[in-house]
Amino acid sequence: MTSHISHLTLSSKIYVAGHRGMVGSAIVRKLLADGHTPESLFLRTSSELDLRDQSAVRAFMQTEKPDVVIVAAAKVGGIYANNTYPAEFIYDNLMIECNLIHESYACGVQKLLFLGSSCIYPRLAAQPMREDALLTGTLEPTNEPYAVAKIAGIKLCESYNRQYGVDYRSVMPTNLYGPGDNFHPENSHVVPALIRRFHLAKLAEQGDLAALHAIDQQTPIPDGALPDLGLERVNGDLSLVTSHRLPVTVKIWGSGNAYREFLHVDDMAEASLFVLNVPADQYKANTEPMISHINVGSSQEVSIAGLARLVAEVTGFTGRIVFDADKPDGAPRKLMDSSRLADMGWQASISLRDGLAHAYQWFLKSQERVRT
Ligand SMILES: NC(=O)C1=CN([C@@H]2O[C@H](COP(=O)(O)OP(=O)(O)OC[C@H]3O[C@@H](n4cnc5c(N)ncnc54)[C@H](OP(=O)(O)O)[C@@H]3O)[C@@H](O)[C@H]2O)C=CC1
Ligand SMILES: C[C@H]1O[C@H](OP(=O)(O)OP(=O)(O)OC[C@H]2O[C@@H](n3cnc4c(=O)[nH]c(N)nc43)[C@H](O)[C@@H]2O)[C@@H](O)[C@@H](O)C1=O
Repeated sequence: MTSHISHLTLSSKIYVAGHRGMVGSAIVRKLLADGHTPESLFLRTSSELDLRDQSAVRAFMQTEKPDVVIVAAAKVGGIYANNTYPAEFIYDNLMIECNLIHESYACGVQKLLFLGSSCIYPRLAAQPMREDALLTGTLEPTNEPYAVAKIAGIKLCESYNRQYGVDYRSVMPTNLYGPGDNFHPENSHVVPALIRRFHLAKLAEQGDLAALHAIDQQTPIPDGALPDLGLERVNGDLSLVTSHRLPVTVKIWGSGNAYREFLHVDDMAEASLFVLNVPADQYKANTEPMISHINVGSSQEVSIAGLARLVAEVTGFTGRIVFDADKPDGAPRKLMDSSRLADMGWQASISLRDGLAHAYQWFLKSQERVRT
């Protein structure tokens, strides 16, 4: 067994599962910035190590024997992806969590951090949602399978803590965004979806067909979105519809009246390492039996309509915004009560406006990387 450590040290061997994802890559950046060396970090892509494969995970863990495991690998997506691929969302996530948490215990890992999600709480939980709202009501149907898998992850941590005396903690992030996000037009979360959609609309306003073509080559613009942009596809190539009358329109899913709380991923990475480093007696204080999960939010809540106006400002889009009520809103509101974490001494520092501007700059740079 590895000796018990109460916090990360620069000699800790840390396995960050999901290091190429938005959160995992932010955690790696933060670890390196804090002085951890690349040699102390154990990283595998999903093609090198499929975390759904128990024997492969066992072999990896028994060989590398990390001191600390951070579970930032998961099947992740927005409301449409969750609703369309429920089997992958429950199966992949259950397998990844079971394999990583059990094999961590089996090879003597004492400290582990599991990333859950705010969707573990009931659809109509009292707002802001406290940690003890878990399992007090019915889940939001659009992401129930994913939420059930994430609840299982929390319960795995609690069970191994209770039976084997390990220190496995779970952080429940609110909706995240930032560098490394997934900008897919359908499968992404709302912030990256709107950044891409508003950027395309601005290019359409400017008639910048070359830039639109470059983005379309990378990830095709759905044909259904072309008329709002004043575009059409002729023999596979984009062209401007000359008879199209301005303004260009951006369509937002749902009523616009759902509320979400957003946190920049760099804040999330900082909070994750903070939670790992909180002394065990402080972490357990005031929770009997011990609640292993802790909320991580920004307390910056905005309606989806308000978010759309902010993204329009950040991207410089001046056209029309409309709402597609045929698309689901999902949970009406999901504001975290992050006071447990605040009492321990951490709070978010990146404002939504600054964070969105940063994410947009990252998106623009990632487009340049594709084009050059
Ligand atoms: N994004 C958000 O808004 C929120 C995210 N979270 C949670 O944060 C965590 C990280 O999310 P995020 O960074 O956004 O997700 P990403 O989709 O950006 O990254 C997920 C990572 O998981 C890895 N992965 C997926 N399946 C497997 C597999 N079968 N085997 C090995 N690796 C796998 C991928 O590896 P590879 O790149 O090598 O394929 C990828 O790097 C997740 O637990 C998520 O539930 C919680 C709340 C909100
Ligand atoms: C993090 C969290 O992410 C998912 O839940 P969600 O909070 O509903 O996340 P979302 O970002 O996809 O949507 C937020 C809101 O925004 C609206 N919306 C408008 N226009 C677009 C749009 O273009 N794309 C998306 N995705 N949403 C849009 C959308 O209708 C909804 O009202 C979970 O499935 C689960 O995975 C989870 O834990």
